[in-house]
Amino acid sequence: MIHTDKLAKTFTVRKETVEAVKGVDIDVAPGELVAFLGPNGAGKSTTLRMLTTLLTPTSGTARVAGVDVTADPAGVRARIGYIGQGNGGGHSFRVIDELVMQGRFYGMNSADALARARELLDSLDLADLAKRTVLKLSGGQRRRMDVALGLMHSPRLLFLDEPSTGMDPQNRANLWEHIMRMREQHGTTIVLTTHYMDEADSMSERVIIIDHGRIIADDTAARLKANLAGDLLAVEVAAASAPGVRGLLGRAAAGGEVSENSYDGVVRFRLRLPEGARLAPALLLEMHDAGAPAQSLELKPPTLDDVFLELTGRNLREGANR
Ligand SMILES: Nc1ncnc2c1ncn2[C@@H]1O[C@H](COP(=O)(O)OP(=O)(O)OP(=O)(O)O)[C@@H](O)[C@H]1O
Repeated sequence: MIHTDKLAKTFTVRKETVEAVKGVDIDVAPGELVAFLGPNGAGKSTTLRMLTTLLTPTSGTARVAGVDVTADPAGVRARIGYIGQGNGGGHSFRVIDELVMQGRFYGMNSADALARARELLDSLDLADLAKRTVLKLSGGQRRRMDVALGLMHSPRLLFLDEPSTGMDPQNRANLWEHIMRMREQHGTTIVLTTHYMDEADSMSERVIIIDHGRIIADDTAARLKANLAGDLLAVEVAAASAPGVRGLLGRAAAGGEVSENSYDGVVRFRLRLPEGARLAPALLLEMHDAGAPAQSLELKPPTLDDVFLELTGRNLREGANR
């Protein structure tokens, strides 16, 4: 559905060159749900804007829905849906009219456009608001209407640029429920950008992590976490037992760092334990046998933020690039 070869975009702003996207190779198969994850300024939107023909690549190639973005941008646009960031002000049109206009813009006749608009309003829980003017919608409702607009011409491929930025958690969950339902009903391929790691983690089948204009990881969230981070283990022992477990924990960390701090006669060790849930019981037993029983244990599965930290040395939330 998408194939890019060394796709790159360079901006020149007042004689200064910004290499926003530095030659990315992306493949997305039909029906996939892929998230581009990265900190602010990583190049996610620029990549998406090239794929949706809003920006011309500086170099490299991209085929989207079987069409080359440079050779036939109109052909690409006819085949995709695009929901950009934010919403460009309100409109005084009614919701239903806005949708029908969008359908007409894509060459549908009025009857088909109206039928499609009604269908989408139903499945996006907006039917009651069909006659309300767009200006009067809440932020969450407006975002759902944006999704409906992007789906009017039944694209096989939908791009969403930060679909839930600025929404409260309830509205985000609600929007996602609708997007997932759309996907189930229509088999739409979805590519989105987000800087919410939990969103990339829980919603996408595949996560492409972008940093400084490059792809630094591309896999399922589960595999990225399993391969790179390991579970975070915190284990406490009595201070007197600490010397007896240092070596043991060092071996368990398999070369990773073991940090420790002490308080009130207790030493708290922290380490990354690959396959923590599976290995922690044996580790506890070993500690016990070594005469240094654990007083408490905490095991946290890794997040995509841990993956990003491990890959870049920076935190995803604090890791803005520029
Ligand atoms: N039109 C432009 N002119 C000049 N520089 C630009 C332009 N658009 C983007 N950039 C720069 O390119 C880099 C990548 O920006 P981009 O918007 O793609 O990042 P992003 O990962 O989508 O970030 P965010 O999460 O904040 O949207 C940034 O340094 C940005 O300032």
